Amino acid sequence: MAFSGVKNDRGELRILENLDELRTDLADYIAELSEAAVKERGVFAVALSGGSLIGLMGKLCEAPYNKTVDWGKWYIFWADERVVAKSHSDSNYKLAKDGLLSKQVPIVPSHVHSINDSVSAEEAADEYTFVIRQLVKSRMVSVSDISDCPKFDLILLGMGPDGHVASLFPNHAVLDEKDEWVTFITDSPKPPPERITFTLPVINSASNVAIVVTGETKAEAVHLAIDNIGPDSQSVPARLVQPTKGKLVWFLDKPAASKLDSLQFSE
Ligand SMILES: O=C(O)[C@H](O)[C@@H](O)[C@H](O)[C@H](O)COP(=O)(O)O
Repeated sequence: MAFSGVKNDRGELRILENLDELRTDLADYIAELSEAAVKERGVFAVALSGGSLIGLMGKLCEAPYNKTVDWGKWYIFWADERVVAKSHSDSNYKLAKDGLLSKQVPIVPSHVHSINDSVSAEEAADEYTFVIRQLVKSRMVSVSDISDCPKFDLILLGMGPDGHVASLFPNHAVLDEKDEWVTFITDSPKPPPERITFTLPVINSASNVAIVVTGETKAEAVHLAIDNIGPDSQSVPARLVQPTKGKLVWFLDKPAASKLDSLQFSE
């Protein structure tokens, strides 16, 4: 590992030497959180995103994790989803199904909670909220003790070069949504335009949030999201990820971390 365990008010930084190390560290981290949640609550409620994240989680389907992880106790959600058919190449559900869920891991199909792809974005967000509400009632998803928000055991996020996470884009009204758990947008700057997304209150109520970022094109956004650089950084959605009581961990490769102040000093 190039540099690790640095903790500031922006969370823990894990900067990995290369993608292979990042994949292993990410798989270890997820496996440990799954074990801890299953021990404590009997289940593991985890929310995924789209993009490169799913490929970077690939080691979970390999030995030893494919056998050691208690897959039957996983409840799977999406922190954001594109409102397209589940068979569409843009679907985050399809991405996770092809890259993860359909591999040799015994996930229970009824524990996989994807959106209704046959209704409008607004209806899909409302229905998804309802599904999560039922699972909060039965405590398959925990509840925050300081708000009425669901408390996911883990929310996994990627980040775009503009600093967006989930489908929370810079300067978008969606960043101000305080009342809904899941909301929708119809004007995403990254195609496709129609999406549903967890809101910041839900992301910040999670027990654990991981932001996984690789590649030099994201280095400036990583710098703005993590370093203390004043007002310029306030428009970066990833900077608004600040779990109230939970733990935030950044998984970065060296190119993504290359503009961080702390890395400049260490080399
Ligand atoms: O559905 C989506 O578009 C994603 O959930 C989105 O938030 C993604 O995680 C980032 O855009 C990073 O994507 P990359 O890792 O592919 O750059």
